Amino acid sequence: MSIPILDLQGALSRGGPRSAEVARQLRAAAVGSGFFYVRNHGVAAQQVARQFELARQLLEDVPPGTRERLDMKNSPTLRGYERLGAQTLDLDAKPDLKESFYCGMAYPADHPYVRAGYQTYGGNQWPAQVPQAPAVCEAYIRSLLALARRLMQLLALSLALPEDYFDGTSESPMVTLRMLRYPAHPPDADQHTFGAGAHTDWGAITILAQDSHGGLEVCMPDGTWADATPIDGCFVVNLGDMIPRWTNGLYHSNPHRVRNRHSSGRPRFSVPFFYEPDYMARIEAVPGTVPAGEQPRFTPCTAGEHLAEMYRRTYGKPAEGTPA
Ligand SMILES: O=C(O)CCC(=O)C(=O)O
Ligand SMILES: [Fe+2]
Repeated sequence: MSIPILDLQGALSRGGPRSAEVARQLRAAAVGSGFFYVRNHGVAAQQVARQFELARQLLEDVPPGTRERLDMKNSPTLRGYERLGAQTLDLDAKPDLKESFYCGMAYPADHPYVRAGYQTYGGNQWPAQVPQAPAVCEAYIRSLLALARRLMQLLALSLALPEDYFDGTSESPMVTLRMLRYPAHPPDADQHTFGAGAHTDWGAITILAQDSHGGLEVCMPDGTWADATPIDGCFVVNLGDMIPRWTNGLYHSNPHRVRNRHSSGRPRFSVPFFYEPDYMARIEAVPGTVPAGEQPRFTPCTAGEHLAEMYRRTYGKPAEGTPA
């Protein structure tokens, strides 16, 4: 059992000649582990390399004291620096051996969702030492958002829905870009120690760029853990928990975890891009996914409600502006 590679050549634009074929491959991956690689995804290698260089600057060159002043805990949108051990993704394991820098789309202050104080809508925190950071991240987010929206169209096709079925849920999306640094895994680590403990992602689609060291492990449908080995020029894509909600459990958001064990003592960097739909998008079983005579498996909710609940579980922090 392995993680399939989807070649997006000819399927990147609406109505592209290979769209139906890729949608079939996407469906096979989605009913399996919910993980697949994409190649020929339209994002330039140079742009990905620039993002890794920025991750290194933010997490290695910026002095620790400056990083700590930008702690995400001080940000109403939970953006900024996350120190080593701040998150425990698997509550049965030890705190994660990773540090990261979070940012998101910079919506203008007069955007109705910013004014309402909805979770994730608002500004970023940046260190003055890296003046190019906002523009580099903004450009990367723009490229990855286009890819995520296209993947949502292919996902719609894979469910025998019109290609534009989900387009209306993406007007003001919740987008989080995370730059991660994992120190080398301690040689004497016990089985409760991880760079990132086993977890599922919360949103709709995660598009991950990883460096060449490897270390990401995916829980396959038979319960075994498979290495998501880095493949040059490919992103790893995985479905988050909103997709099972949208498909009545037909498509899967499988657990994954990270251990930086193969880097000869060097840190591992990765850059996941989390795409979530509009805060007000309704997440409920799409047509054709609830068998006749059965009730939907999940209670319908908005994307904002779903995400706020997930933040609360991992950081214990009530989400700002979340409707009660
Ligand atoms: O670093 C990785 O390869 C995966 C990170 C991840 O799973 C996450 O941030 O949700
Ligand atoms: Fe993840």
